[in-house]
Amino acid sequence: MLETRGLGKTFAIPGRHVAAVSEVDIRLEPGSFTAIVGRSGCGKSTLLRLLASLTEPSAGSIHYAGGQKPNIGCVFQEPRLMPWLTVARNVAFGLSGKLPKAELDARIASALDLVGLTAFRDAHPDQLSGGMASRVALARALAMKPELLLLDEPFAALDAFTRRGLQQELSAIWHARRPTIVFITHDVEEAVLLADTVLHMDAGRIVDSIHVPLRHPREPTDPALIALRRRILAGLSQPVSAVSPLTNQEESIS
Ligand SMILES: Nc1ncnc2c1ncn2[C@@H]1O[C@H](COP(=O)(O)OP(=O)(O)OP(=O)(O)O)[C@@H](O)[C@H]1O
Repeated sequence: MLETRGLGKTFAIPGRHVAAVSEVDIRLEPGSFTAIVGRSGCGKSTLLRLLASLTEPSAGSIHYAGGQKPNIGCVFQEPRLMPWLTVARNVAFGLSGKLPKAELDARIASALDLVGLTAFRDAHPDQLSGGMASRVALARALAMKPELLLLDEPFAALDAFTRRGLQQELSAIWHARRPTIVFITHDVEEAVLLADTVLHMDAGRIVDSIHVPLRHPREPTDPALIALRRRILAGLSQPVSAVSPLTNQEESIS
């Protein structure tokens, strides 16, 4: 699906440069599910924004299979819905005017069906729970028919019960449509429940890649999953560099 070579992003802030992402070489196979975990500020969101072409790299490049950029759908931590639009029109946002009406209506219906919100197509965002709003954001991304689905902590603000339901839905959608998924999370359990590869990021770099050889559907209580989660957590708590991640990323401008 895509490969990054020496990908980097540096921000200039008064007095110094911050290397948010450095020398990232990753390869995403078509239909793969990759989670990215790492401490706050290690560069996860910046890497996702680079993959989404929402920001320009300062170094390196992204290469797409066949030389063509895939359709990309993004979901962020906050649903970012338009309060004045209905659920259906929020899902259509970004596609209106680009597709014939019949095709657009079919995309909306299919995306709402996938996230179980068909009955709420005419509701407004203020009539939805937090979990339902997150589902609408997911449906909006799915309506793009994304070949690459990028999710930045999409369930972080939800209670554990709602979160588990959405994890199961995302997993079902992945099995049904097989988009290539990159999923950022702070939650290692969530990473091993969903992904087939977990990338550990530290100080802007990918420092480990862990394969998750467990069959789906996965259960949080599976001893093999718990053991893998422990192993990843142990790796996360070990200092990868002698200095703190943020200090490591800051370079004085001379
Ligand atoms: N627009 C920006 N301007 C300047 N610095 C930035 C900008 N965006 C990110 N950074 C810096 O880049 C580094 C990585 O930030 P990023 O948001 O990618 O981390 P993160 O791992 O996603 O963090 P979190 O888990 O807390 O969301 C941080 O030091 C941050 O302050």
